Amino acid sequence: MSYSDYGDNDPIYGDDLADEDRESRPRLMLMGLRRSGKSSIQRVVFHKMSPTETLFLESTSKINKDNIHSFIDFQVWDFPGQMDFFDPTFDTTAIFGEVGALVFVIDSQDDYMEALARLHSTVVAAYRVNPNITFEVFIHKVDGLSEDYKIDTQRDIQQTTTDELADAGLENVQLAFYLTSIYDHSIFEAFSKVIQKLIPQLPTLENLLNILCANSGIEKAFLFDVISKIYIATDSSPVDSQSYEICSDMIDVIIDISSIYGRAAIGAKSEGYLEDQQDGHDDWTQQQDDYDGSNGNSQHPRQGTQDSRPPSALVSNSSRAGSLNNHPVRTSDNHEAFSVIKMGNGTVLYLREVNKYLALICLLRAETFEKQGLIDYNVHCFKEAMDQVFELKRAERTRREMEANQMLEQQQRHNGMYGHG
Ligand SMILES: Nc1nc2c(ncn2[C@@H]2O[C@H](COP(=O)(O)OP(=O)(O)OP(=O)(O)O)[C@@H](O)[C@H]2O)c(=O)[nH]1
Repeated sequence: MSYSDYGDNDPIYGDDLADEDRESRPRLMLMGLRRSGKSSIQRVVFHKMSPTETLFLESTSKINKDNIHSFIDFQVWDFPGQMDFFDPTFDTTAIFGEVGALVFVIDSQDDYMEALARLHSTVVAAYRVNPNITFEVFIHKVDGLSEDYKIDTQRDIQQTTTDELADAGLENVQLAFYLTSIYDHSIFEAFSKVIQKLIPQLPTLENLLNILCANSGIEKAFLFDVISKIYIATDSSPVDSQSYEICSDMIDVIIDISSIYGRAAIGAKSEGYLEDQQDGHDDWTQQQDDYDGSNGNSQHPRQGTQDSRPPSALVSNSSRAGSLNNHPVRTSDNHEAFSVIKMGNGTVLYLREVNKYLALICLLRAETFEKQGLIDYNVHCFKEAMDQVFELKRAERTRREMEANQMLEQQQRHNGMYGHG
């Protein structure tokens, strides 16, 4: 996944929208009151900013447009909190007309009554223009709340919002609610679910993952966007947060190992975690959490560096990594990422690169992994099927572009004839 610079210079409204922004790529909007955490979410998820660094973010004064280039290209628009939809210069048709998902962020640590009123007016305005928008409500900053209070807050927000929308005659509007925080995996998990709704090939991908799991004895499989750690699809067995977290942590382990052995070892040592890993800790996930910043103390050496190297570049180095606590990390002949981590509790984590952006990560029992040949073969078939899915998409796009060009040429010829007449 690579990211464009922010579109700070883009004009904000209506007819001035840049041509590029009018493209049919899905658009995802981040809205909410000031200081609710919109820019922090965008920076942490898509730019690898450390959560603690967001403390120094300045207030957004105009729409930030962020082009995300990945397995699907989409745009994230970060709105200033003070934006007023009732301002006559706010062109709701242009803004909401092409939106795929609207993410509304509510600061759960603050009094949220004003935020709920704003959510209501936003949904009403957006739904009127575009009934196909999916509304996603992030009940954010829940790291500061106790477990009980989290549940109560969610119930209260959900109830009030749906009641008010029903009173306004909009009982059919679909809203999804998520408890999120930038200090743990919850924001990545929530974003995964939001992005999945924008992927037209999702049912096909899920189906392929189901077939893979059923035929290989895999307990859970995730298809991850490696850089953002968003999972774009999983098989249809229920997702438990722990499985997601452990797979997401595996990406960090592999990238870190690659980084260490790709750089001078002295550099890695000075960051103090090469030695930790070699001490033979069994509970490696805990270590990952620690320097992932999940507990609020982000020490992750990669975070904040806006590291957007393609995963394939990382992985060819990992063959030099040898083993991590006797877990092999190796690459195949064609330099695709491949890693297996066996954990003390009899679970095996299996990672394989699918393409430039995506990696497949599976959780399975050690007994099942004895048939590794079968699993490798099935994963190979899965990758081929994936290629076909995305190849079809590419072919469709090329066909549409050709048709558009032909129409343009015809129109020009037509205009030319009138000109001569
Ligand atoms: N505790 C906690 N603080 C958060 C979280 N997310 C963001 N923050 C903090 O909230 C403050 C405001 O964040 P911003 O991202 O600037 O908020 P914004 O919604 O973009 O604000 P505007 O640009 O004014 O609209 C920052 O100090 C962040 O560090 C979170 O999950 N938990």
